[in-house]
Parts: sequence; C-alpha cells; structure tokens
Amino acid sequence: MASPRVLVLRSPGANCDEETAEAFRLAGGVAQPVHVNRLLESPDLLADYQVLCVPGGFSYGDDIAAGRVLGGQLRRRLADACQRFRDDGKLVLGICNGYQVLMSAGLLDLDSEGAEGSGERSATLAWSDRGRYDARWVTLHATPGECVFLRGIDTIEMPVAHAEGRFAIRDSAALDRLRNAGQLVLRYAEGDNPNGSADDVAGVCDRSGRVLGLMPHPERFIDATQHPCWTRSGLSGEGAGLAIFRNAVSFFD
Ligand SMILES: NC(=O)CC[C@H](N)C(=O)O
Repeated sequence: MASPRVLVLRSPGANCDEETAEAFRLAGGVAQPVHVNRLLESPDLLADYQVLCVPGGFSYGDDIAAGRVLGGQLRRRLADACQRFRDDGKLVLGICNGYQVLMSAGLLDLDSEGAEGSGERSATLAWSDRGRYDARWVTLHATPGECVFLRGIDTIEMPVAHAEGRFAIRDSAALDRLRNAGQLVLRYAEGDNPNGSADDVAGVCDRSGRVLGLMPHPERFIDATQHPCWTRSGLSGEGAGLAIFRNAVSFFD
C-alpha cells in the first residue's frame, strides 16, 4: 500500500504538532497537521487518512482539565467520524496532551464495568502527586500484546513533560480488568514513576490494540542526539522513539 496518510490534529495550544508530523514523515508516512476547526467544518475529511494523531501541548489552555475541551469536541461533535475511523481498522495515537484528549473523548475503552458507552470511565489522568509540571527522561517497559504501536519494544527511554499525567483508577477490580484485557501496555520502570501513576501505568491502549495513549513523548527521541547522555552512551543514528511511528506506518504495508 502507498504511504499511510497521517492527520496530526492541531488545536489552540497544541505545541508538538510539527515535531510529531516530522516523526511520522521520517517513519515513511505522509503527515499533515490539520486544525480541529477544519475537521469540525468537514468531519468527512478524516476518511482521507489512515492514522489520527493527537499531539502534545496545552489544547485550549488545559482549561477545566487537560484535554477536556478538545476531548469533548471529539466525543460530542466528531463522534460518528471517529467511530467510523476506528471501525475501518485505522490507527489512533495520543501523545501526552493527546492521551489526555483520547481519555476525555472515551476512545480508549476505559468505561466502567457494565457501563459501556455511558461515558462513565474507570480511569482518568489526574494531577501529579508532586503537584507540579515535571519534565525529565524516564525508562519504560512495554508489554505490547495486541498494541500495534509498541510491537517489538521491550524497554525504551523517552522524556515526559506534564502536570496532569497521573493514571488514576477507580479500584483494584477495574485495574485487574484492564490488565487482563491487555490494555496496560506501557509502564514506568520501578522507581522511575514521575507522577504517582497507579501500577506505574504510562500508556494504555484500547481493546483492539489500534488506539494508544501515552504520557511520554516518542517524537522527542527520533534522533540519538536528543538523548541527554548520547555522547557518554555512544548513541548515534535514530532515536528509539521512532520505532513507535515506524510501527504505525508499517501496519499498512
Ligand atoms: N507536554 C504536554 O503535552 C503537556 C501535557 C499537559 N498539558 C499537562 O501539563 O499535563
């Protein structure tokens, strides 16, 4: 198949759209930043793409809560287009603020037990238990299962940069349910949990494995020189984060 087309969703306050589009391009995709207002005018535009990516930043100024306003637009005004996109077997990626957006939009299959489709979620992304914005590199472990984006990845380093990224879950039964469904696909390494996330969860996928939300920023590690220890560690060439974009692109081979 020809290179997949990637819609990188812009919105007021998004600030990682160009870097994310560039990461998809380096991975072989045809990536275009598209403002959410264009999609609201013409929801059918989404059908022209194979990947929807919601990038990091501060959409709508993190007003109410991070990701809440843009997530509400996806849930209320673009629901049919998003549903068709998922039903067509396409891919959705949310990075940091994008993860917050996917969570708010209800695109990650995190509904409470017996409440499917009600919008009553068993999990959310809350303020860091440090009570502040933190930017640093972390080590992560992946258990990809069905998750397309994390195929072949075991341990990976990436930077995090957020305030509202603490994975909070209703209770241990809900956590077990997500774990058993194979949705808890990315975890902070022991002792490297930057925000107090339950069960060290750094990223979650939906039950199909084609929708992923993650707090760390893979687009900030597409070249070895972005790593803070690249000289001491002798790193060269591409950064490990590029694998996530390559996995998305090669899904359509
Ligand atoms: N880097 C980002 O995407 C920022 C995430 C979000 N606005 C927060 O601080 O929680």
